[in-house]
Amino acid sequence: MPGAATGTVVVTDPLNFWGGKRVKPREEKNAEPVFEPSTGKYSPIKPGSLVIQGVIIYSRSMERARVMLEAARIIRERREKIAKLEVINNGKSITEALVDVDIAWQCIEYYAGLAGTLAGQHVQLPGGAFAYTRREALGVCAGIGAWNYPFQIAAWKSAPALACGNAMVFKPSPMTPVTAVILAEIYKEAGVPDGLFCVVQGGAETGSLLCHHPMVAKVSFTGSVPTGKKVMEMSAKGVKQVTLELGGKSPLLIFKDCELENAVKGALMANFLTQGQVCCNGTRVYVQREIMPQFLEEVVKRTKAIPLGDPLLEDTRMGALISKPQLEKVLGYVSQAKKEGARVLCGGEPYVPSDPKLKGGYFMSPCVLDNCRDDMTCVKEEIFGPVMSVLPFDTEEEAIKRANNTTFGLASGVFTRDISRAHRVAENLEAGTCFINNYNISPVEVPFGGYKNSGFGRENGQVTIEYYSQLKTVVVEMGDVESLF
Ligand SMILES: NC(=O)C1=CN([C@@H]2O[C@H](COP(=O)(O)OP(=O)(O)OC[C@H]3O[C@@H](n4cnc5c(N)ncnc54)[C@H](O)[C@@H]3O)[C@@H](O)[C@H]2O)C=CC1
Ligand SMILES: C[N+](C)(C)CCCC(=O)O
Repeated sequence: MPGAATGTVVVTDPLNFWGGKRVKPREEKNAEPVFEPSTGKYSPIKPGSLVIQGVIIYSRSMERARVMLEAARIIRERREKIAKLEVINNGKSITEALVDVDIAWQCIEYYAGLAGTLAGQHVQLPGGAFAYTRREALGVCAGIGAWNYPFQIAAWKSAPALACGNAMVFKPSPMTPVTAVILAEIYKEAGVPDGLFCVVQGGAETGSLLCHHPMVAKVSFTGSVPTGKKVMEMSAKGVKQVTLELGGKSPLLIFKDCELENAVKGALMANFLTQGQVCCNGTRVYVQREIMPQFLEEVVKRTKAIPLGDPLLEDTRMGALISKPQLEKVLGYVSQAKKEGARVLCGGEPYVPSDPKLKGGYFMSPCVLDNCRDDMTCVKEEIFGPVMSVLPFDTEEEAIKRANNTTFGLASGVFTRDISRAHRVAENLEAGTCFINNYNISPVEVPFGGYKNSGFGRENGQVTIEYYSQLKTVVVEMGDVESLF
């Protein structure tokens, strides 16, 4: 589906997916407008009410693997169509949306591969007795998603959930309700039994119903820290397992011995994907003082050259922010930074594309801030927009200390040619991921998740199986019972 944003996409099919088909909400209340970020046009979406009627455990692991592989194949086949819908609903560039869709099918393919490997352990005990463990499903898992990676988040949560034999009820963000339902349709088409993957639309009220529902065994959440805390609190009432993928203010350390061009490219990758609305972004860029002038010159040159505009055009690299309030919030951070003494080297302003269709869109020019200090608001808080703060440092020890001086701990990065330094820095940074000489790549084979207030539990990688299953220990006696009574 080539072509430019039209602002005329109307969603007519119901967006809840229940029992194997799209269904209208049982109660039509609290309809919320959904805006197309690049044009500012909107259409109303109606959330649904929620009833979880039964648990289906999909017990045959090889069958699970087969249908998941088929789902991955269908996604691959329809990647352009899914990516286009994602762009219209989210505002990110088509180039990025295609990568997101590819990561989604890779994730489903990866967990399809793991489904057949789930196994317990056999343990010999004295006297011929033995025990074994069984890896069992949890039951119904709830997934609550954010708006920055709508399709990918639905895949990151549903793939390990289904691979382990669980059912999942997924609630996308009310701002991006469209593509999770496409995933549900694809799972059905691939052979996933009805009711195993459901989508329910809604906001905080629906999310809170899921966290409180007695039949929900686990909640996996992606979003902001304050909402994550609420999710944990609500889930605690039912002693539900929780995975929290929360915000960040990740540090990127650039040493004078780095390959400068790669470091600059890395800094852009760390800050400007999805218009800067990425939880693991490396928004505190610490640059060793000796190379600061060259770094700034190059980073500003490349930032100014980012093609900004219609997200559906192939050459565009940055689209629109998710909403008007988000745009205003981010611009507010830039003016606050100026008040606190930062210098705007480029961008940080609303941007109006020349195409008249896009004049109501939520665009801003990507921003580089210099003269930053660790105590500034722009350096301490998650901005969730295209704003990079650059800070000078002198020594490795100092940089690590300042990098760790945050309540967040999602990701981090280091650019250096000194391999000992690279691994030393990776060891000392308090974050769930450390990228060495790159940033924001997401191979599905490796775990992703936070330290400190950025959350706990992991997505992707083998370890995530542990977060979507439970172990049963079976102890077998071969002799007589030696009773103490
Ligand atoms: N770090 C990250 O990955 C993300 C960070 N954010 C940050 O959070 C700010 C607010 O964005 P929101 O979309 O409102 O994030 P949010 O964290 O409030 O929403 C995330 C998800 O949680 C749901 N939700 C909201 N309140 C809930 C509740 N009480 N119980 C259960 N579920 C609930 C939402 O409907 C959505 O599906 C953004 O401006 C951004 O700074 C937003 C999205 C992702
Ligand atoms: C894909 N990646 C690594 C750029 C971001 C994924 C995490 C998120 O949901 O923000």
